[in-house]
Amino acid sequence: MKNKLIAANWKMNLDSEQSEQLFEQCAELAKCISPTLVICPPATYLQTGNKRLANSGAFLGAQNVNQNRAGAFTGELSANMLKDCGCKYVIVGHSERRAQFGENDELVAEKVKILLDNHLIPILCIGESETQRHLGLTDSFVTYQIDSALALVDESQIHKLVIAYEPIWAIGTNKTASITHIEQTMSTIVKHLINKYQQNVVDKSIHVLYGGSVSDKNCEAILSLDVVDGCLVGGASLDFNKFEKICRANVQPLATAQ
Ligand SMILES: O=C(CO)COP(=O)(O)O
Repeated sequence: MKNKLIAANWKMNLDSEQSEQLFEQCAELAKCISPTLVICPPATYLQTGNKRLANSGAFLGAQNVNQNRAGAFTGELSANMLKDCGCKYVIVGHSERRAQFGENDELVAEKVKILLDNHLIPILCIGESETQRHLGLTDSFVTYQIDSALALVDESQIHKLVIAYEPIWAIGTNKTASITHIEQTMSTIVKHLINKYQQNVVDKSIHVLYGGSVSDKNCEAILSLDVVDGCLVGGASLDFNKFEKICRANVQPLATAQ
């Protein structure tokens, strides 16, 4: 098993006082737990996060990046700016951005490329809709999303990559995917990555996370799966008590489903 990675996606929540307090709590937590923590606040709190998380072992992540290096892109942030703020990770291709901001596969691929070019670690989000799941298209869709998002980068650039499998129907709904669904889909993802990049690259450089209504109640079962290298947590990451329980989950290997 790899060391687990727990990433918090605060989305567009909290004010400066609340975020400062949560950064401080996460910094203390990071000092005494084994999973790697990545905190992705709104962009306006990145600089505070950089100060508060310093020397704690927790990493800072952004929720988005522009695919261009620099220029006349009002309202946007470049990979270089995020690096300047102390970011190490950046979420890309989140289903909320794909659905609400028109981010298509080509754009996601450009964003992955600019991140890797700048030695930032993409947290690439993939996942099927409820309709796709009902039609039995989950596996083909998530593998297609991986291939298209990684189309512009070559293997030598994959020093570190995070893939977050977030079924769209499980995000913010309290409808967590079943353990069987998570295990089957994530096994497909891992096998696909091994075919694409070889086992040792996947073992060494790629974390595959689950996201979608992860809570203090379901985290142990999810994190106990061998194919799950960690979680991307939305709502529950805003409540420190819940987030702490997720980060301290008692992870016991589960019997593998056939
Ligand atoms: O979208 C998510 C994380 O990126 C998941 O959000 P929830 O944990 O609130 O379902």
